[in-house]
Formats: sequence, C-alpha cells, structure tokens
Amino acid sequence: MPRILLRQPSRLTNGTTTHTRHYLTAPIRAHQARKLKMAPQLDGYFSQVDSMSDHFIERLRQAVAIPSVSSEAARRPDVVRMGHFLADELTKLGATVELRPLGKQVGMTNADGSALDLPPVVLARYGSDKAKRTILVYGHYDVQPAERSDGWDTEPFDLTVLDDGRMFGRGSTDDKGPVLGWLNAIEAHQKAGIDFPVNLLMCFEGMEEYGSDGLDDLINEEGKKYFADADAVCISDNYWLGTERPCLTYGLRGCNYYSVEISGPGADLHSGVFGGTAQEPMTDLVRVLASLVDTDGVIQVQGIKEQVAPVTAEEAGLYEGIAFEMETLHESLGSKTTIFEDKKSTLMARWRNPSLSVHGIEGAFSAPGAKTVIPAKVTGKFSIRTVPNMEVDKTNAAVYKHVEEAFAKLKSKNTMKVWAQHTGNWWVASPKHWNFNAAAKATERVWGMKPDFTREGGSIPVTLTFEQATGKNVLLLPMGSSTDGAHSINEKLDKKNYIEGIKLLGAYLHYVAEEPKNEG
Ligand SMILES: NCC(=O)N[C@@H](Cc1c[nH]cn1)C(=O)O
Ligand SMILES: [Zn+2]
Ligand SMILES: [Zn+2]
Repeated sequence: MPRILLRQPSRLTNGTTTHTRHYLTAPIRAHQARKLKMAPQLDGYFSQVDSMSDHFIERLRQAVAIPSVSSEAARRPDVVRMGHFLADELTKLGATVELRPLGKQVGMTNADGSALDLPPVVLARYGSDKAKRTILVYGHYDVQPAERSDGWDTEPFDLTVLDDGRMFGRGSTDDKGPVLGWLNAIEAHQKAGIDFPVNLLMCFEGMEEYGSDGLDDLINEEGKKYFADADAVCISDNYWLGTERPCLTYGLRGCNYYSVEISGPGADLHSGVFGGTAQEPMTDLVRVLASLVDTDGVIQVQGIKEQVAPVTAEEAGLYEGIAFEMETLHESLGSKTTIFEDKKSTLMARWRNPSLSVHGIEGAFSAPGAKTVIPAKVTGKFSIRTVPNMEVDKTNAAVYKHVEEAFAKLKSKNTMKVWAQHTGNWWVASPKHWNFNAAAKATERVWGMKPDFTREGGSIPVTLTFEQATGKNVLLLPMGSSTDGAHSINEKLDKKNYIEGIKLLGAYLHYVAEEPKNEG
C-alpha cells in the first residue's frame, strides 16, 4: 500500500528548500502490521520510543557537544572522551563494555611532536542467550571537522532543534544519531518491559573519518573470538538516496586518499623579491592536480577505467526503478551544477564508476586578503572512490605513474613526492539473505513502504573486513536522508528520521529473531 504523503515546501536556513512530511495514520499502520504478521510486542516498543523521544534527543545533544574530530590532533582528547561517554552509557544500560586501545597513530603527532594515541574501540555485548541470534553492529563516534566560520548557521557542536524537526549539529546524522539509535533501542525495550529479541555485539570506533586506522587488525583478530557468535552484521552509517523512500544498502565504493608534496625554496618567499627568479612549488602543484581529472569528472589517469567491471544487462535494468529525483539531488547539492542531467547516469556515476576529487592544498595561503607569499612547500590532497573490480595496489601504481609523469613534463627543479595516506576497499554483498529480509520487513512496518535496494558512493572502510573476518552477511541500514549534509556545513538529522530510525533498528532485531533459521 502506498504511503500517504503530503509535501509542504519550507525554507532552509541556507536558502534551499525542503519538505515537511506527514506519515501513515494509525489504521493504515495497523492494517500493514496484520499483513506483515508482525511481532505484537513491537507496538509497545514503538509507543515507548515515542514517549522517550525528548530523552533520546537529549542524549544526542550530549554526544554532539563532544567535538570528537578524529583528523585534528588537538581534538584527540575529545575523541577519547566521546568513547568514554558511549562506554558509560552502555554500562548504565547493563551491557558488558571494554575500551580496547589501538596503539599509536602513524603519520600524526601531538603539537610537541610526541606520538599520538589512537582513540579506543568500544566493544560491548548486551545479552548472551544461546537460544537467540546474535547481531554485530558497527558505527563510529568520531566526526568530520566543523567550525562556525566554515559557514554554519548554528554552533556545530550545539545541537539546535528547529520547530520543523530538523536537528542541526556535527555528527547528528554521521554517525552519532545512528550509534545512539542502538543504545536507545535497548533502553526503550527495558522501559517497556519487552524482552530484547537478540544478543547484541557492538563495535564503535573513533577513527572512521580518518580511514579507520588500526581497526582492520582488531576485526581480523576478533573475527573468531569476540565476534565469533555473530550471525550477521548491521551497520547504520549511510543515508537514504532521497528524502521519501527508505533504503537498504548492499554496496559501497572504496576510498584511496593521496598526498602529493612539492617543495623547492628553504622558506616561504616574498613574491616581489623572488617572483620570476625561483621556480614555485604551487605553480607546479596546481598543474599536476589539474592533470588528474577534467570538468566532467573523467579521470585522466591511465589504468583506472580499464579495471572497472562491465555493466551487465541485469544491472542496466536496475536503475530506472530506484526512487531518485534529480530535483532532490539539486536540493542536496544546493545548486544545479550536476555533471549529468539524468537519473541513470547520475546513479551509475555515484555507485558503480570511480571518481576522483581534489580536496585541498596544505601549506598554501588560504586566508582572506592579499598576502604576496610564495609558499615553499605545498601538499595537494586528492582521493579516488574505487569500484568493482579495482585493486588497491594497481590503482596506487597507476596514480603514482601518472603524477610522476605529469611532474616530469614540467621539467621543474623542485622536488615531488606522492603517497597514499590511506586506502580502503569497495564492497558489494548479496541482499538475498535473511538479514536483508528482516530489515525490509522492519522498514515496511515502520515507514509503511518497501525499501529500495541501493548501493552508495561513500565508503565505510571496514565493511569488507567485517564480512571477511566473520564470514557473515553485512547489511547497511541507514537512518538519515539525502539532505542531511554529512561532512558539510549545517549537518542535520530530522527528528522524524531519528525517532522512526530508533523504531526501525529495534524492529529489525525483532524480525531477525523471526527469520527462518535455515536461511543464510
Ligand atoms: N559515513 C561514512 C563516511 O562518511 N565515510 C567516509 C570514510 C572515509 C574514507 N576515507 C576517509 N574517510 C567517506 O568519506 O566516505
Ligand atoms: Zn559515517
Ligand atoms: Zn562520514
């Protein structure tokens, strides 16, 4: 049955528009519940979640207030504090919790040059009933950097809840809201006196936004130990494709992140004195960076597109059925500057083709004003989102060759170095598994519509590691929507998505418990 949906445009603080959504009435929900032969205790769980919504928003407010930015050494104590916050909340809920140290970080130091500790991984178990299935959930408690001066309309680490339900704050959707969703689901079961349907294993890390440093080793080590009981894995760390239809995700792109450093003079120079007499690192760097990709996103590095899996007839037919509107993309983008005008090419570009993005230049003058400096050493940063059947080593080799040749063509006397800061594999799984069936039923129960089955352009580096180390099916079950602005200014999570998302995570666990034991 289609969901009843009314749309009402309203202004966003950044000048674009969004839509207020109105959801299923109680009789329609009840009818669908009968159709889905639902676990009756879910009604009690849902009412409990509704009655605790203020408390759950308060918990999110406390989490957002901790600026757990993993890419900034100065914020590392806050990342650690966030790990402890989660551990304390889980302990209060009766989970058995461990804070696992991951050792020292390679490539980043404290301001005084001393080695920086990686933040701990929060490992927790809730329930150990042999008669129940065990679900392993993963999320991350670190966030992307955010400064009010980047253009935020509100304080990024102060959760701001508007009357229309939008909750602005760094990490609200990526990934503190979804991580707290699991804790909230446990608490609502306890308060409602409803038996928790599965055993829950939890793994929450604090370095995801910096390439999940150190986590692969822990997962591989614990695959057959701490995680040995896991029957399946669920990750809530991505977004709906649009704003109207929920989705279940079975594929991610990988991410290889590169640095290219060019240096020459011993110190920054006065361009009046040395301009025209010294070869300038910045001039070389922008030419090298410009050689990587064109305006239409076509990667110029030989040996990348050659690795991409061909489109099968089955895949070609998938895209038109997906609920995705170019209009919603323009809304999320805040402009109409898309490379493609049509849905199919856009989805293919996001899901199944590689892309190369140039992110920034370290050491370059970037403040307002007109400083006449010649930077002595500049480091360009770019990344490639990788897809089936690209290989990390082949891709790195192709990038290094291209950058070296592009620099050699300049015949510069400066010095160039290129390296991969971190690499992460793409992942594509089978959605034909009880884990996905349970999530699809939960989605229909909570949102009143079947989910789309989607792939995603972003990366969660450890997804493949979990699949390989546990040998179990991995499902991505998103909470937020496409307009949430993860990694961007004014990141938000809609209150509706948070509260219904908590219901969804709990309902998924109930359906997991009901799925036939002989499948998967
Ligand atoms: N919500 C997932 C996410 O944002 N992942 C990051 C992971 C990453 C990869 N390399 C650096 N960070 C992403 O950018 O996709
Ligand atoms: Zn994330
Ligand atoms: Zn992220």
